[in-house]
Amino acid sequence: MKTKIFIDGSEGTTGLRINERFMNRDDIELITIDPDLRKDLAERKKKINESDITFLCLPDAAAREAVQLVENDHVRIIDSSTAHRTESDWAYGFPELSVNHRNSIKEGRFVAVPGCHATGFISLVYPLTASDILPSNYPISSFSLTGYSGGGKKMIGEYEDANRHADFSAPREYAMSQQHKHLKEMKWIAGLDREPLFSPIVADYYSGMIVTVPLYTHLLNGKQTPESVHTYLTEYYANQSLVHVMPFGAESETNGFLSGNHLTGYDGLNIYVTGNEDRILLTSQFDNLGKGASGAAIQCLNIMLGCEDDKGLSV
Ligand SMILES: NC(=O)C1=CN([C@@H]2O[C@H](COP(=O)(O)OP(=O)(O)OC[C@H]3O[C@@H](n4cnc5c(N)ncnc54)[C@H](OP(=O)(O)O)[C@@H]3O)[C@@H](O)[C@H]2O)C=CC1
Ligand SMILES: CC(=O)N[C@@H](CCC(=O)OP(=O)(O)O)C(=O)O
Repeated sequence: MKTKIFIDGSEGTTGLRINERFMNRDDIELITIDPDLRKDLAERKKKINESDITFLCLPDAAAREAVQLVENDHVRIIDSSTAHRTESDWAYGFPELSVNHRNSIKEGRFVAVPGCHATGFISLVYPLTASDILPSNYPISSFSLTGYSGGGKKMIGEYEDANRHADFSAPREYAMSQQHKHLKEMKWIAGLDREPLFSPIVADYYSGMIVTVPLYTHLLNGKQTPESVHTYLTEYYANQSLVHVMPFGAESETNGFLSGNHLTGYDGLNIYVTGNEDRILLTSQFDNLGKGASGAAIQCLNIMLGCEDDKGLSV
């Protein structure tokens, strides 16, 4: 029997990409909504309750509202918004972090998809705090470079406006007040004592991102080098189809440059470990619309349905 899927917010950036990823699947029956009624509360309620699984690809407030519309006990929710990521009765949709994360997605009724910057940060930090290589009180910082589709339809419109301001042609730093919406999940999921100093930068390309966490080796537990951390992360993520630790020194293949758009269109995430005996840089490279949003949402669906993680995904 096919799984009935409804995408609430199917006309948005994340919703459209989830739709695309279902094109060649015969185990899914998509429930559609009349475009004129896609914001009509009664119609959305009807569609959500007809579904086995509903994806929420909505702004936070609309995602919270949608959860209140669920009446049938069999309906399961995968929410791509920030609304429920740090709620204890929601599974955090990052299965590679631990067996517990994977099981809570598999059995979960309510699953929150990680934020894009948070995905990059947590992929690097969680394994290190889990093993105590990184003390929970480390004064951690991170910077992140993202394509403009991370800002959804509104930001895409601003970047693609023929009359845009010249500022849009250069990378732009933002969230400098240290109140970015992903800070809470970064701290909570990664098991840190405090929120990171976080500096995101949005640039003039459609999608893809790199998130970097710099570390001083003398503040880590044990004698750590880029090689030892690389070996540890490689073993941590061994056999994962969507998270890959790149061979040590792999950045030399692109002359020491890592490009923000390298994994555009893909749903996997690559990790690089670089640096020297004093300072290590951990970098994750992925697509904000892939492992950073729709790819991760579909991976969660696959796990909930008992399929391979990467079914229908581009890796
Ligand atoms: N883009 C990205 O890289 C990522 C996005 N996310 C999160 O995913 C969610 C969706 O983001 P994204 O796809 O980028 O956003 P978009 O702005 O591209 O799309 C949101 C969609 O929701 C629709 N919508 C708004 N309010 C309602 C409502 N009350 N009822 C039904 N539909 C509504 C919008 O309608 P309309 O078309 O009329 O505007 C739009 O089609 C957000 O919470 C976002 O933060 C998560 C990770 C990454
Ligand atoms: C370029 C840009 O603006 N990006 C967004 C992140 C997109 C995202 O991941 O949003 P969710 O929290 O809903 O998952 C931002 O930094 O706020």
